[in-house]
Amino acid sequence: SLSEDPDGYIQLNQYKLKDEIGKGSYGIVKLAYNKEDNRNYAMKMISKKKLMKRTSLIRRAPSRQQSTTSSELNHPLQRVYKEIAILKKLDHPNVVKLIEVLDDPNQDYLCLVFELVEKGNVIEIPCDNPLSEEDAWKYFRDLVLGVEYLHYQKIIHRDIKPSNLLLGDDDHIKIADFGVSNEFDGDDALISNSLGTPAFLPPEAITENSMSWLGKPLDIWAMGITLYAFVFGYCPFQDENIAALRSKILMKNVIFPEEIEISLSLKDLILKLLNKDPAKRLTIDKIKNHKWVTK
Ligand SMILES: COc1ccc(C(=O)/C=C\Nc2cc(OC)c(C(=O)O)cc2Cl)cc1
Repeated sequence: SLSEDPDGYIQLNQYKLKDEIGKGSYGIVKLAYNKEDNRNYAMKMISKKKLMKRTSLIRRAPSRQQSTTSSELNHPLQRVYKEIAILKKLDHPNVVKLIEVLDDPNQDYLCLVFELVEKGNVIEIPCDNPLSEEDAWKYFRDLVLGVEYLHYQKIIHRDIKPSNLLLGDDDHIKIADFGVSNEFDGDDALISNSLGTPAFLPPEAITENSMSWLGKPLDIWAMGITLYAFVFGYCPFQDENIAALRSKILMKNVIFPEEIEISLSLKDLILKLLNKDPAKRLTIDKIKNHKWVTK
């Protein structure tokens, strides 16, 4: 039930809505104070109206591979309900925890209540005060455990990047935003549509040659871009022109700026995560045994 409390705060059931702490294509995230347990939560508020408008504008031609009828994922709200179903299955220290969903059919907003990860985004990219190698090591290890858990649960995240990694008071990272994630059967997902953030997409996902590509190497590549951004404060391939960006991802070698010194073992790891051939790219098991990760 929506109401206003005496000091003018919007009240949604037992939650008192405070400041906006996040914003994205999905909607906004507000700090929410739960009067029943006196704890703060993160409430992600998704506007159904905005969702309907956004998706209808970019209605995709139904791809031949899979018949995405409105009952599956074409209908915009289906995508969100899919995200909720995935979130409900997940329970890991390095993945955000969905507490409850407030979905009042008469309200425009669909609200996802998450455990609050107190410090928010681990780092803003681009930035001129990147993480130390020590901090990057701490947070990358959490990212590896989180992604290992997701892949074990047969989920490809598809949008691994620093702004989807939240830092808690316990100095640990949690992976957030399953808005474009996919579930799969068998050993890996077969992906044939380009979602996610362009600067974090691997060559196989942007070249015209392949009709479909695997999901796990896609997340591993994005982990490599994320690790590079942790220590340098910007992405290895970037260009505001999308065609130029694609060409850099496909053709350019990773270069390490001289200004910021990083260890040889870290350079080795980044280069092996950003191998342009998905078949040669590191797997989660190989990452867990890499000398920089285990040092
Ligand atoms: C300064 O202090 C701050 C403390 C917490 C935050 C914060 O939480 C921000 C976003 N949060 C989220 C976003 C999500 O998607 C986009 C999802 C999801 O859908 O999985 C879950 C969460 Cl929690 C921000 C600032």
